[in-house]
Amino acid sequence: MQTLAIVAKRDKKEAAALAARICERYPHLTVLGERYLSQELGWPRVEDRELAQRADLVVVLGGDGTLIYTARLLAGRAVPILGVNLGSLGFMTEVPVEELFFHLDEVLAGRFNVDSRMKLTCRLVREGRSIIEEEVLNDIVINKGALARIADHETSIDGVPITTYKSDGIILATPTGSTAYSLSAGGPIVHPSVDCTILSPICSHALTQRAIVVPADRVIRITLRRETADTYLTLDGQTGHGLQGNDCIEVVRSPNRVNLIRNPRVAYFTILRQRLHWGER
Ligand SMILES: NC(=O)c1ccc[n+]([C@@H]2O[C@H](COP(=O)([O-])OP(=O)(O)OC[C@H]3O[C@@H](n4cnc5c(N)ncnc54)[C@H](O)[C@@H]3O)[C@@H](O)[C@H]2O)c1
Ligand SMILES: Nc1ncnc2c1ncn2[C@@H]1O[C@H](COP(=O)(O)OP(=O)(O)OP(=O)(O)O)[C@@H](O)[C@H]1O
Repeated sequence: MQTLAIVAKRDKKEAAALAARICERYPHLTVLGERYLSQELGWPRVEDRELAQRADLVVVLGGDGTLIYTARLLAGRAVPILGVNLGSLGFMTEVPVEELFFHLDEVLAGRFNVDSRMKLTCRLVREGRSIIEEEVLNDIVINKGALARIADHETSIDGVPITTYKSDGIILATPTGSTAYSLSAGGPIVHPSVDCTILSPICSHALTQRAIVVPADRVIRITLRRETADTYLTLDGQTGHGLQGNDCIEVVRSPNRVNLIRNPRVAYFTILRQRLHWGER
């Protein structure tokens, strides 16, 4: 590995200080900082696209939001990502900050395994034209504003009508995102090695309309059937778009994946137990 890129949580001095220590410790490596970090440390400015093309390894110093931001920044490139937790929950940033150099030494020596996480591609189709196409690691959320009326979400899978959810919204989550918003909406926890899409209605008016789990290769389409002002599409909690009546949200598995470097000291279920406060053992 020649080129290491670092993405640090914005406005977190501790993250920038750690990035500077990483750079000092590995003088034989080319270290690139994401835009915010370059500004903070006075490093040469590197455009996102260049960083994504050149990086052999990315170290994320932050929380889940910073890791999601990094996955988007890398676009289609499956560069291994080492997530170091400087966030509040840090579900996906598995490495505790005090163990950073132990794990980084191991990774640079080639001793590591990755979890290959699936992503979803979301298209917003308006009047027959795809006007937005983005990939998500966590989830696609269709949601209404505080005063908007309950919305009708006409849903089909591979062209077969499923139902029209009368609800506050719908979440389409990856297995990675199953422990985020979808879990709060009553969705199942899905192990990240299972490729599937989880469809979780938010506060559905019909009690039998529960979350469903669909094979990842199916095409899910949700069409907003009632003229609804104040309805939004939010992708990974990072980007938002206003929706109109008859807009169609089309969701399918992305050909790209995200490679998260595993912390060999903790199993997935240990992280679940700790982060979700399920008790000691
Ligand atoms: N009511 C809710 O639970 C709710 C509401 C809005 C958004 N969200 C989630 O926030 C995500 C964006 O995260 P953020 O950190 O940028 O925003 P944020 O700072 O608003 O954090 C939301 C919380 O979700 C946690 N989180 C994020 N991804 C997770 C995952 N895969 N598994 C377990 N926990 C996870 C974060 O650590 C944080 O505690 C969205 O993708 C969405 O799933 C949750
Ligand atoms: N370098 C960055 N560039 C752009 N946005 C960033 C950057 N770092 C963090 N963010 C954004 O800042 C927000 C907060 O970061 P993050 O979620 O990592 O911290 P946290 O909320 O403390 O941690 P957690 O999500 O684990 O609770 C996220 O929405 C993330 O997208």
